[in-house]
Amino acid sequence: SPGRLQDKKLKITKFNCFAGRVLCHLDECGVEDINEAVEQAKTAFNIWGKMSGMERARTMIEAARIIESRREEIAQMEVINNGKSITEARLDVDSARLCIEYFAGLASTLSGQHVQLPGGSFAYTRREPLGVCAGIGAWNYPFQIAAWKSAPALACGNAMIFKPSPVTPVTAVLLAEIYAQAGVPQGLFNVVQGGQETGRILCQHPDIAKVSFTGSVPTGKKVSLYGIKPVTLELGGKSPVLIFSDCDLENAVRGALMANFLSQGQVCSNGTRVFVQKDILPEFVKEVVKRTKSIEIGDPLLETTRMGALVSRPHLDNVLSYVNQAKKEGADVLCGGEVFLPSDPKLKDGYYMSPCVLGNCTDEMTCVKEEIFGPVMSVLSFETEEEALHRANDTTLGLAAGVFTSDVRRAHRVVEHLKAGSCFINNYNITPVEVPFGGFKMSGIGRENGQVTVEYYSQLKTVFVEMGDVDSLF
Ligand SMILES: NC(=O)c1ccc[n+]([C@@H]2O[C@H](COP(=O)([O-])OP(=O)(O)OC[C@H]3O[C@@H](n4cnc5c(N)ncnc54)[C@H](O)[C@@H]3O)[C@@H](O)[C@H]2O)c1
Ligand SMILES: O=CCc1c[nH]c2ccc(O)cc12
Repeated sequence: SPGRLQDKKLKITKFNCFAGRVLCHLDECGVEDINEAVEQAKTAFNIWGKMSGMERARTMIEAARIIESRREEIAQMEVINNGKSITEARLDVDSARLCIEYFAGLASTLSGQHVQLPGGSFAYTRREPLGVCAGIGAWNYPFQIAAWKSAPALACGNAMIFKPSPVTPVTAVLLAEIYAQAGVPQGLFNVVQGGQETGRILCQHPDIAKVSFTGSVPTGKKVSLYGIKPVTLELGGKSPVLIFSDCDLENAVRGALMANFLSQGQVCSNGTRVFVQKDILPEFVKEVVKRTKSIEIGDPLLETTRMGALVSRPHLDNVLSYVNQAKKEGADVLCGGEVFLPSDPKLKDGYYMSPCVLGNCTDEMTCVKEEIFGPVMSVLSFETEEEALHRANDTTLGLAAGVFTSDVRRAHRVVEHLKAGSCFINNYNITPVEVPFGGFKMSGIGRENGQVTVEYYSQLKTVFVEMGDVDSLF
């Protein structure tokens, strides 16, 4: 209500990433707003959770249809929200829609098991929803993350309160609008705005049954300590790509670019440690640098643009400081790594930088150890498979990894030894919604997408049915 909004002290200022101007102001949600959202979600859950999977699927398919019909509008909004190119934003909207369609398809398959016991007695299991779930999003895939979390949650019969990153607060609201238009009960999917305090209040609310979090490792650690409730954690990475001399070099170069420069390099699964076998290193570097230099940077709303703006000024400054640090530690800046000024004067205050390839990197360098989350590829050289595997796994993170080779036996052998949740052979950074995505080690707990996600958004109830008499010991 307007009265309550006036009482708010904390405000979020949202900037347009590609022009650097203030886009809007938002009030941070506090305890009262979250209590209200939880109450609404509980009421909605009482209706939605009792519906059959087929009934839920019908509404979700309608939401997917609306997304498709509003694809361009959502994509354009995402460009303004996040700074990524319109081409990529459209793919994000498609991924969100596909995810909702996929989990709508699974909704009617949720089932339990029947177990025969002695004397005609039996037990059965019921897969039940958890209740009201919290979704907390990062800023790199704002609309897509909201869909990747809400689709399995809703398919399993839950309600969800979603908090987008305050850096990209806009498009999750469109998703809420779309679910409402599709006919979900009021408050089944609600959005609360705010930063870490709002996130904490939401996660710690006693009526929040589960938290699904996407973000950094430090925040993920805090979220895991909020209470005894199930958590899904989709955290950061520092993923390796192993390029063997027997690979198709053209594909390996394409893969390395996909592994580093999607979404201005702000992708959790990015393969930022590119290990190249020594004998093909000069050829690989030459080609990768040539292609990187030709990436079209600038107005993300133009069809020809391949790299838009980073998400914020502080983040851009942080990424640039990593490049400077790399130089100090002895890496060669083979291209990019500088502020980029688009020719259009309207864009002069946007957060652009030229994509960067760092050569002559070693395992001890900061750029090789820490997640930069920007368009910075570190190239390292290796000699043997054993050595490459050892160095690739020498990290506390384990989100993704890639291998480029034409030797099928090597490919599977290497993948077997890579300690990462998502491994790619001769490709990188594809995320079909039918397959699970998530990390090993400190990169996370649980999975998003694929059938297994049903287990993270439901609970199993076992029911024992006695057909005889109680066999009492007393
Ligand atoms: N594994 C994945 O699927 C995946 C996907 C995207 C991004 N990421 C990771 O996310 C990071 C970048 O995103 P970011 O900068 O938005 O991360 P972040 O951890 O700073 O913030 C993520 C979300 O958590 C909220 N938050 C902050 N403090 C909180 C608290 N104490 N309690 C509850 N919520 C809190 C933020 O407001 C935001 O919505 C990178 O490390 C990246 O690798 C991972
Ligand atoms: O960061 C979010 C999940 C993700 C990881 N890698 C990719 C690649 C392409 C996407 O659309 C999303 C993601």
